[in-house]
Amino acid sequence: MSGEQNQYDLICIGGGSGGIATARRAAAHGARCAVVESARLGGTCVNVGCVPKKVMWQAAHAAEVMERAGDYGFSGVSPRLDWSALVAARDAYIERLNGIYDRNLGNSGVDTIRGHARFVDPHTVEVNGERYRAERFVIATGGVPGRPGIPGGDLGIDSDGFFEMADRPEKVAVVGAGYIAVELAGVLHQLGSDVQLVVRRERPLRDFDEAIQNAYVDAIGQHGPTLVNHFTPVGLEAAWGGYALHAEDGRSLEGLDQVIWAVGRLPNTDGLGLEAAGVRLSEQGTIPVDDWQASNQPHIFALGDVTDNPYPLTPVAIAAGRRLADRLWGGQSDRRLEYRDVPTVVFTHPPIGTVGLTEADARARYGDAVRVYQTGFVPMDFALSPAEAKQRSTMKLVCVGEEERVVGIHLFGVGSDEMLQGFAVALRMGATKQDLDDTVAIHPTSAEELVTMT
Ligand SMILES: Cc1cc2nc3c(=O)[nH]c(=O)nc-3n(C[C@H](O)[C@H](O)[C@H](O)COP(=O)(O)OP(=O)(O)OC[C@H]3O[C@@H](n4cnc5c(N)ncnc54)[C@H](O)[C@@H]3O)c2cc1C
Repeated sequence: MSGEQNQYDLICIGGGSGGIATARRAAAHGARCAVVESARLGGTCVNVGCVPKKVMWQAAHAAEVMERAGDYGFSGVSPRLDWSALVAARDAYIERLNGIYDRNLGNSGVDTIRGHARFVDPHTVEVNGERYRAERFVIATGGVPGRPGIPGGDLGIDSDGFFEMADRPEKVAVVGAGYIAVELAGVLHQLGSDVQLVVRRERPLRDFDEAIQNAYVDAIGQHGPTLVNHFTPVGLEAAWGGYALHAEDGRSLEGLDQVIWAVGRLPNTDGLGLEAAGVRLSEQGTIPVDDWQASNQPHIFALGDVTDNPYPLTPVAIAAGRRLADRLWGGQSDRRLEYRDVPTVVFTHPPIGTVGLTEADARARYGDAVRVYQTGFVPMDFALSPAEAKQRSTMKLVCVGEEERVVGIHLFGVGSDEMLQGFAVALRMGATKQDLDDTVAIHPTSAEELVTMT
């Protein structure tokens, strides 16, 4: 039976990045809200995504910096990684975050309902046999890792499994060409594993600007992990001495301790009862939404990774949710997220930062009106390193029109991760190349290259 207390203005299904942000903002505007979560609060980002990944990247980065200590005159720096200590500290940190998310929801006056939500009609969900009604719903159920449907596919693990690994694999194949694949491959390589990054085509990161693809491929060519390209997996088997991954063309990678699939993510709508709610799905299984995050049912909204959002990233889910709440309960009738010029970082070694159009996209849109500036250099981090250890940075500006408005910024190199945010503000505000040139440089940094390019 559902009583008064089970009646809400808004129920968010999914207590991850998007659901929590939406509910808390709506509650701040006075709405009576609940979040339903079937697993751990914080969703993918906090539990099996951005946060544990960044912790692992920090560990890998620390290893990288210690490698260079000798260049600065230090001796006796020969660290040994205690993988289980790292994993235990990381997991304890995440547990603390789970608690903080729980308290924040409570402090915001949002009810947390634990369990799997399933629509029973367009205004009612059932969780653990109890029914809850709401005037509006937000579906923010995120995504799950996909796997290739090949014989033996289940013998490998996915990114969720990566965070459960009790030991560091000695020899590992990471299969995939997207940002998650290159990040996991980079972390394991830097922490001492023998890593093969397996891609079906020529190279990974094919959605990124060509300059970034080239810089990344050159960098791993020099420092690892090993790129195995034109390799289409057709089977994985457990053989004596480790797993063997077989390709369509007859090649095999053998003696692997682990195979990690990072071959894309699937929208998570399992058991959500969308038919009962009358919510339509796309052929890809995502929930199509309009510019205002509404599904085909005007009172049921969706956001984040479960939609066909071109930027499946935490801050995008959060921004969409907060704007939606501002519009529906905060009286800001035009407020919505525009899905463009979203800055993003790939935590490789060194990292990639990118915002706006690639050169190819800009040329397709603006033709000859595009002008490109590009530079390559060795950052001062490697000033004292021997030639073979030096890592190069690459930076590219894509500009358009007589006024040379900056429409794309693409970075590869130490510090790109922290450098990009401010430049993304400038790009969004319509900065021109002249604006960058007129900004006095900060010396000596890598960032100064962005305001001194000719
Ligand atoms: C390995 C990895 C690394 C990543 N790194 C980054 C990064 O560095 N930066 C970045 O911005 N993004 C990163 N992402 C992406 C980011 O995690 C997602 O874009 C973000 O979490 C999406 O938020 P969401 O609200 O759509 O869904 P989620 O955060 O996935 O939350 C969905 C929640 O819904 C719950 N749920 C699902 N179905 C139901 C149901 N029926 N009832 C109740 N609860 C349900 C799930 O348990 C989950 O907790 C990474 C992702 C991965 C996998």
